[in-house]
Amino acid sequence: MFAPSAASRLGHLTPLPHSSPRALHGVVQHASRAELRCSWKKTMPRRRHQYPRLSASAVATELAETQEKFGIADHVEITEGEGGLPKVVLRHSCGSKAEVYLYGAVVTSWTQPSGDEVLYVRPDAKFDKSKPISGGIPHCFPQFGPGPAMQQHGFARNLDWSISATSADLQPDERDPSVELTLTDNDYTRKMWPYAFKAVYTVTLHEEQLRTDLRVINTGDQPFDFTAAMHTYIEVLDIEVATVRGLQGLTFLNKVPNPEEPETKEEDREVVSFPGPVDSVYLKAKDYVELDVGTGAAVAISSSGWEDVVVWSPWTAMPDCYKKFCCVENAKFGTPATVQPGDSWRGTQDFAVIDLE
Ligand SMILES: O=P(O)(O)OC[C@H]1O[C@@H](O)[C@H](O)[C@@H](O)[C@@H]1O
Repeated sequence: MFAPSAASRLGHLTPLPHSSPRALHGVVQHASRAELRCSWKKTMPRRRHQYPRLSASAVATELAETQEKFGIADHVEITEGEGGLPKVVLRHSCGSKAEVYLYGAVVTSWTQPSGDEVLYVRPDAKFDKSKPISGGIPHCFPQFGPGPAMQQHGFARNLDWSISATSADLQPDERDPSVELTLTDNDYTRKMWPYAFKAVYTVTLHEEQLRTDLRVINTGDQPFDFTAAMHTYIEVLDIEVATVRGLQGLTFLNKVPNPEEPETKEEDREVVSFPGPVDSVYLKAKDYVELDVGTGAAVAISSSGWEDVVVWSPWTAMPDCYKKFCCVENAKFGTPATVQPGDSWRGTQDFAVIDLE
């Protein structure tokens, strides 16, 4: 849990860098196609995804090779995370840090220079690939569910992504560590969603800020539609004092009474609180919302591309942890994204901790 950092100010919210690693001037590491085929990414054409089991020494060797290829001294480290899963650790010289698991391309941790954590990982989170990692910033793609043909929030959060590039800006004191992860269609994904695609996800630390940039490229010859969200779990002091600003005047779908048939409502509150379970999809939202976490600080979320905002608290349906988090999720749901062959869709987020006092 964090208190406001003197260095965190709204004024620090600057335009996102171009996501291509070529545009991130500095140390850039690229994988060849062959190298992208790392063994923890191998898939089998089954409904429930299966992974080959590697011995501990094989995992250690792979990690060492990946670190050798993509690691950048002091800024980008590829190492073993919980459950032996590979993770990328980004370190900014200002002291901020982020951790990203290749399984699901989930950012599980983002800490301020003080060491305070901003994100939240649920106590029931599993790091054994039996289910998506419950917490941090999971992907919902190609479906923000529920919906037909696939698991509730799509397959992207329970597949291994590959590292395609890492970088750190050349300015010696201001290096912005960054990792680019890639997911492409395979037999498993095409059984649920019969399209050829490439998803490219870049996570960058810019001083104390965390940036995410998702591009979905249609690599096939048929147009496709998808819905998606960045299902961000944020730690709060207590859900009963947490509030969200920036939603007033919007139409929203209230999923609490019946998720299958949400009721359409207008948001008249300037400040949305959590007096009970909340599961709302705000349509055509603005590109900025703030979550007051109850400590005198807020998490400011700026976005582009994403059109909707989901606010979710399970309340006592998760008795062990509901008080400690809520989800504020940038989403593309009300109007699905349509991508023509050769085209792409892009959504960015920029998170900062701001002082409310
Ligand atoms: O899959 P998870 O992480 O448990 O989250 C499920 C929740 O995800 C939210 O995004 C939805 O709005 C909720 O309706 C849903 O229950």
